[in-house]
Amino acid sequence: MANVKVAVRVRPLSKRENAEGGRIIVEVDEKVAKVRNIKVDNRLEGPWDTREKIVAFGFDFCYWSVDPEDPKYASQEVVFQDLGTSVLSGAFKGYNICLFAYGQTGSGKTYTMMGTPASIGLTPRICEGLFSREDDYSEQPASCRIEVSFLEIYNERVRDLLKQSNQKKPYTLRVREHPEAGPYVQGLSQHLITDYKQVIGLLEEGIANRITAATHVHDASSRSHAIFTIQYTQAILENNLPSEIASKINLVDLAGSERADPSYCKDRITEGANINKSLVTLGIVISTLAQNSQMFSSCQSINSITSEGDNHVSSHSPGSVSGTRRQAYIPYRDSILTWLLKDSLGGNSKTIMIATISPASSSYNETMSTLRYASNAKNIINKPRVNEDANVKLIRELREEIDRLKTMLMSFELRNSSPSWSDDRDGNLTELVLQNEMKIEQLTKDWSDKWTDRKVIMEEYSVDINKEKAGVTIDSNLPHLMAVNDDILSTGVVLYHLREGTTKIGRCDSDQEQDIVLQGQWIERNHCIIDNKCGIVTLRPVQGAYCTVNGQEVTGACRLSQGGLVVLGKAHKFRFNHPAEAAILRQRRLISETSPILSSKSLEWLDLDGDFTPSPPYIFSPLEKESQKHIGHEECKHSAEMMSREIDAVHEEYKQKLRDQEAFHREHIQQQQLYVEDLKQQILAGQIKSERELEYDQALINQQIRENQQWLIDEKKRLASLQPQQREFAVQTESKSYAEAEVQNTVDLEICPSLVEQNRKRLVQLELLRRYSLKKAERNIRRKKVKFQLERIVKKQKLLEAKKNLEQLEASCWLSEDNLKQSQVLNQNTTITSWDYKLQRRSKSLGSSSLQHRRHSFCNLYPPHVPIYR
Ligand SMILES: Nc1ncnc2c1ncn2[C@@H]1O[C@H](COP(=O)(O)OP(=O)(O)OP(=O)(O)O)[C@@H](O)[C@H]1O
Repeated sequence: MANVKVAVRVRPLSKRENAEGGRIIVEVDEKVAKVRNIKVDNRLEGPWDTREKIVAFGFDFCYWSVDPEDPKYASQEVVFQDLGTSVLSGAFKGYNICLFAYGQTGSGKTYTMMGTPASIGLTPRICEGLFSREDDYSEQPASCRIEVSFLEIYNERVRDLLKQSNQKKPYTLRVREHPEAGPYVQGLSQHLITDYKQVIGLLEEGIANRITAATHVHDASSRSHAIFTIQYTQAILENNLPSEIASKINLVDLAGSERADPSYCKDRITEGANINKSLVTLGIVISTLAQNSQMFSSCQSINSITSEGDNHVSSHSPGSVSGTRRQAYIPYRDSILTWLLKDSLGGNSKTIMIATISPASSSYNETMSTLRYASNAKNIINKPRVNEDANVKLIRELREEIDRLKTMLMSFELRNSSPSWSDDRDGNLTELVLQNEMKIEQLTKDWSDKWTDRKVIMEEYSVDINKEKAGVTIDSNLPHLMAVNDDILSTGVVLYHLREGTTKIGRCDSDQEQDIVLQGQWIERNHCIIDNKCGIVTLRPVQGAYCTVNGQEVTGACRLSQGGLVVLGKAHKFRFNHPAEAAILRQRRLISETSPILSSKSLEWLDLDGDFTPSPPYIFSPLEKESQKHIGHEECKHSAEMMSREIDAVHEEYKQKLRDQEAFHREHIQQQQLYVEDLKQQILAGQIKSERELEYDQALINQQIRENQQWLIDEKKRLASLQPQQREFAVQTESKSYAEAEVQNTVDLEICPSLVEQNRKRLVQLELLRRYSLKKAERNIRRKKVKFQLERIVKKQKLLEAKKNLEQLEASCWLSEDNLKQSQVLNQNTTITSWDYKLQRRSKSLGSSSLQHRRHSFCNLYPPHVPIYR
């Protein structure tokens, strides 16, 4: 519960007031504003006049801004330090805040709320505080988003001060009521701002659009109520859960409350009546709210007194007492102003009112009326609450409930003597605690999953929340469609990634699964297909489906280029973004300083089954078309010539690049040809050398074989001649043996046959040795043959590769020449990527490896750090 904070500010005497004598009747003493009662003051004092000479009003703040020399003087900074900082701290905590200035015409409302360039008022200072938040106001830094809107209510009609219609008659907006979010203005423009300068720009624009008129007190009196609304959303971590808190700050500069003067024209009378109507309604709302608040607080105090005396009464709710005196109806909807400020007045907002008054005696009546109004407002009690995320709030409430139940459990254990009753209760409570804990666990899991999913998406899309500037940058490396929504109430940003391959678009009741589901007028079940092949994106409408690209209806395959406006069906608008293409175009713009539109806004028509056909003449984007309407025929002609010259320049640059590329290729081909020749010579020489070596080895082996054979024959002959001699020797020794000793005989008999044996053995051994060396020699020859064959294979492979390279080089060189010729024919809309596509198609006949090579060599045209999409 919080009372509406009320401040009073007294402005300096105006020139007119000074001229009239400049009698000051207001005094400020700390938190009290005193007004001298001129009606009593002017008469002689007497016992019959009971009226107070001085009427005093107490407020939360009283500012004396009459004389800058006065030590009590309250400057704009002083007012901001009291009121502005409390608006900021409330917003940072997640409260809705409403600060409104109320007072007579020319009393200083606009000065206090907006200020002058030399003396900045509350609104710009509050905005500056939001941006330069050095976390004086909270312990935790947070990422935030700031959106503003600015409206005026004039003659009970709402106008957007930041979106003016071109028609003479200003259009008005409707006020509607959302069941949860409360009243809102349908179609009011919301502006995302990232720095203080932008706010100042918007404030200046809005103030300039405000309706003012000269009144008898003020030359530039604001005739309308102006509401500047700031939607401040913070992303925070609460209980380790990522969460958002949003607060709405309404800064209201009300119109001056002046009587409808019959001397004014009819319009002014109606205007005055309407201003009065809303201010009267505001007065009624404020006093009814004050009454209700007082009634509520008195009920509470009665309840607290009775509950002290009797415990049973404490069960009665305040409603039971107030049931006898029902809360008064609050006529919020009697005026647009009170309807829109419903939440700020007596709702869940923290409300601050600044009543501005003149110190002059001439404004006595208005000053008294303003101070009474302000006094009334002081009694309003609001119930401000933090606008926290619904899930986080639920988790917090459940945790509180668990704590409460656990305390109850403990107290039951301590208090109850009856075990059965206690067990029952304990059981129920334990179950409740368990249920709640499970709920928390589930909610935390759901919530965390949601955030994990978001994180995954954010990582994929490289979403970055810039903490310093409160801006959100969504960046994606893949080609994508970005939905462009006309509905002002639609706040989300939708990106559809176009991945490598096919993306199907159509209705949800289609027989095939759609990658992008669209509903609405003229959307077919199967509407269109978007192909992304190596970064080349083409849109193919299904027969009969309505698709346009950059305003032209598409019936066949159409290549999409960076920045193209794609409309599917009647109302689904998308902007096509190709980050890689955009990077190339940015680089080209940097290098050649040519207009990006030359290549970024073109339509490229492709006959996918046949040959590439050049693009139709340059197609203006809607923006350019619009600008063309406004410039004369001559200027149009001039700009067309300029454009044509720029196109020629781009072409010349492109042709030069192709020529350079061609020269490079030619040189490469020559080198490759020399290499092929060299390889061929090497292979031939190697072949001859190997054949000679083989022949020589073969001859050597044959010689060895022959020698071996000869040796064997000789050995056999020698052995044969040895056999008769051996037999003769054996007979002679046999006759001697009878005569000699037996022992001696046996020894000789052992020696004589062993000699023959030895010879035989030696012969066999030698033969084996010879055979072994022969086999070894044969093996050597075989090994050499294999080695030679392998070498020949390797060299042939090299030769083949070299020949292939040569072919590729020749083919790409042929393409370059071809491109050069084509580029001379094509005068418009030639983008590098279209050549790339052609290159890819032509290369199909040469196989994938050659394609890669040519893509690579072609990509050399791009600056080295530009990403190449494949
Ligand atoms: N505190 C102040 N210090 C100096 N000059 C002030 C102060 N308050 C108001 N003024 C001057 O008084 C004049 C009227 O002020 P302002 O336009 O703010 O009145 P207003 O209440 O917004 O009037 P209206 O309701 O008619 O728009 C301006 O010239 C303004 O500069």
